[in-house]
Amino acid sequence: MEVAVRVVQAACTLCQRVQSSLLLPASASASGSVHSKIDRSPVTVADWGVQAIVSWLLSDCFQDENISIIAEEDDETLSSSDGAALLESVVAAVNGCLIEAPKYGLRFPEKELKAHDILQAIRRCSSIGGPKGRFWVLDPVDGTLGFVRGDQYAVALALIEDGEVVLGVLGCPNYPMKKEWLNYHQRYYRLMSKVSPPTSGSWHKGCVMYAHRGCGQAWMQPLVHDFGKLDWRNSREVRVSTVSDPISATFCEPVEKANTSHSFTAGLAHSVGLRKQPLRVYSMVKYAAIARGDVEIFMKFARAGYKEKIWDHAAGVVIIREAGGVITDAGGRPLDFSRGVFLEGLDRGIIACSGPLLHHRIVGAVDASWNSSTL
Ligand SMILES: Nc1ncnc2c1ncn2[C@@H]1O[C@H](COP(=O)(O)OS(=O)(=O)O)[C@@H](OP(=O)(O)O)[C@H]1O
Ligand SMILES: [Mg+2]
Ligand SMILES: [Mg+2]
Ligand SMILES: [Mg+2]
Repeated sequence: MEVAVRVVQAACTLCQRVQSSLLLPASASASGSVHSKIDRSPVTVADWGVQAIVSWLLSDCFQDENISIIAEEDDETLSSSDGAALLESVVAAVNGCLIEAPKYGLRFPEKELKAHDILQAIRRCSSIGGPKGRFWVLDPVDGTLGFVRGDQYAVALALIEDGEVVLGVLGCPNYPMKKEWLNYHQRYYRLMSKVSPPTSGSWHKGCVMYAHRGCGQAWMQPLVHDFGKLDWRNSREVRVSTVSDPISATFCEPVEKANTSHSFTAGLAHSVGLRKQPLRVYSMVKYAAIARGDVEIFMKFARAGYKEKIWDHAAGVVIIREAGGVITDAGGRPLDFSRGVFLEGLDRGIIACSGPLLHHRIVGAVDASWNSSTL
């Protein structure tokens, strides 16, 4: 757990730097560019950079070159003949970040990593998962769309043992320690206003949340800022909301209507008596928001045929559970992390709630309205 938190803290620094360079007007540098994958989803230097840095640091910390990791990205584009400039940007981003490893309590490499070390670290994340053994699961940048838009995203690292998620760490660089500062952040980034931060230090911007299965506790610490150092005394416990009346509850969901049915969730919300506007947030920050008690419900109903991947959920699931929440598929069954890269057998959608009462109502409402929906 300790290693995973340190590694995610370091990876978040890399993301913050790449995101700043992306947001510079007319950024022409390769590190500030957005690329498109075969499924037309975006990928950036940060996605590859984080995958390389996490893979390198984990094998360094555990002195194991064959450590098992499943992660989202591959090295195909970077290894291709026209990927050289991009690869150079990834190498620079990773080395620029590894130099600061000691401030997270980690060791930096004896020599700067070369292109070939980076490719190897990315390629190493090709475990296939399954029901037995131990493997790490990484989404280097979850919510890449939010990331390139200067909005919310998460670095998500989990450990799976015999098909169960045993630990999860969620780095949320733009999710402030206090909910009230969220508006401030969005104003600051969306409008690039020149107002100064609400407080000094790192507490106004970014946090890392983490939990270990069976502890019944989940934790949050501020992101280590430019001149800071990781200090465990800054960690504090988080807990789900105590609200169980739908009238006072808020639900959150994906931003993109391609990723969920907003009309179906609006119908569900109406039928269970939710009155508040949904909070639409990119990435697993939605899971962080439930665990921390900022919202009470998360719902996602992807289009038929879309198979959810384990790295989009593993870290968030264990954090929500240990913080006191309930998360299942729409049939009320736990998500199954034991069947490879995909959450095979997922029934219709995902429902996470701060407690069993709300969860029971939403699951019931899905059953009542499913057949008349167009999903
Ligand atoms: N078609 C479709 N349907 C459902 N889900 C999809 C789909 N395509 C992609 N994805 C995955 O969604 C991840 C982002 O999910 P979110 O729930 O955070 O959505 S959103 O960004 O707020 O719209 C996103 O994760 P990242 O690729 O890490 O950003 C994808 O893995
Ligand atoms: Mg993702
Ligand atoms: Mg991703
Ligand atoms: Mg992606």
